[in-house]
Amino acid sequence: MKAGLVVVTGGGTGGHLYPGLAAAQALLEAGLAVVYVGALGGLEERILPKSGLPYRLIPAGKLSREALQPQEALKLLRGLKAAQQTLRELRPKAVLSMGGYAGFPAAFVAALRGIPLVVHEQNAKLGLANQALARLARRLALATPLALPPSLAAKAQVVGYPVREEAHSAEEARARLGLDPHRPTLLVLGGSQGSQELNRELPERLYPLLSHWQVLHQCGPRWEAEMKARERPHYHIRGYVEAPLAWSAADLAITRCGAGTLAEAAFHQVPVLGVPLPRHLDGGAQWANVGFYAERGAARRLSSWTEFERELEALLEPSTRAQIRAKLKGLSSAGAAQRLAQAVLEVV
Ligand SMILES: CC(=O)N[C@H]1[C@@H](OP(=O)(O)OP(=O)(O)OC[C@H]2O[C@@H](n3ccc(=O)[nH]c3=O)[C@H](O)[C@@H]2O)O[C@H](CO)[C@@H](O)[C@@H]1O
Repeated sequence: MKAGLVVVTGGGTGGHLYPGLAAAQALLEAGLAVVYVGALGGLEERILPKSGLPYRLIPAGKLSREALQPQEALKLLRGLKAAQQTLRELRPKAVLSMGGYAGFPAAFVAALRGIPLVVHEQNAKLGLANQALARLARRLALATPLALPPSLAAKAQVVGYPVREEAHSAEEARARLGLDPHRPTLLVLGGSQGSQELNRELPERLYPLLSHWQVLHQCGPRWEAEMKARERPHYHIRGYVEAPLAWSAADLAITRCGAGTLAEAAFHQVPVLGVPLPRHLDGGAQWANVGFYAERGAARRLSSWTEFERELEALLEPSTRAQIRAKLKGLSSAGAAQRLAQAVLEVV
């Protein structure tokens, strides 16, 4: 007999979905039953059917700092209605929201119905949905320490970012990815959707490295066909990669600065040159994320492409990478999923 049912919600992009799946797994291991509630049209639509977890997909509107678009507002209303039906039917003991627009409807309805709500914030800055939900939540679980007003600080706890804790030897990972098992490997990771900026800037800048290195460049599924034309011997383009394999294969990475990407770099101890999204695009979350690591000597942040060659040269130096790896070791959030599951158990 299971100790009770917990709804885990959140998704839209990988940065919210994958830590949600890791948390769901830890809750199952702690003896709870889990149903995952994701958004129609989010990455979860593709990933949840393969996860083995019971799940529901409901509409979810994208929240915005500016005026809410009419079609998003409509989706938000439909999502709240669907969340109400789902929670009435499932009667969970608690709801764990991993944030993002996809998690908002079920989390908000849970709070209204008096179902204990735990909210996890992945970024080094409280997101828009979580700013509203944190006030209603019993617990606020954080990936990194945040400066918070006293009312929120009282229920906050740093648990870390639940990464997929799966590592392989570099040779095995490279072979499974179709790479040369023995070449040093530079990973380019654009995040869930790929990064147009990294796609535009990097191949030509990195070709000169190919005499010794190989590059695995994840460009985003939407750009795969056009980016394939820029492949060269030892420059491999992929729309989407198996992240645990890609990180295991890598000696160095150039990435967007989603919370998930940087937490994975810390887990796998891969030095990163971070190229954050411009501040206005995600409210500055990516600047804050890479700032957390860069201030501790555990990553480098690129502020302008004019600095790229100098930054890359520094990171190609094995001694620089060794220093960064030593700092990353202390920042790995291994065990975060279990700590988050424990926080949920405490409110059940
Ligand atoms: C545009 C935007 O709003 N981005 C946000 C989004 O980023 P986004 O979801 O893109 O980025 P993250 O780095 O947090 O997570 C991406 C996840 O998808 C995985 N992955 C990605 C590509 C791939 O080919 N294979 C793969 O498995 C990564 O390994 C990682 O686990 O959520 C993050 C976490 O809240 C935020 O920090 C970002 O600011």
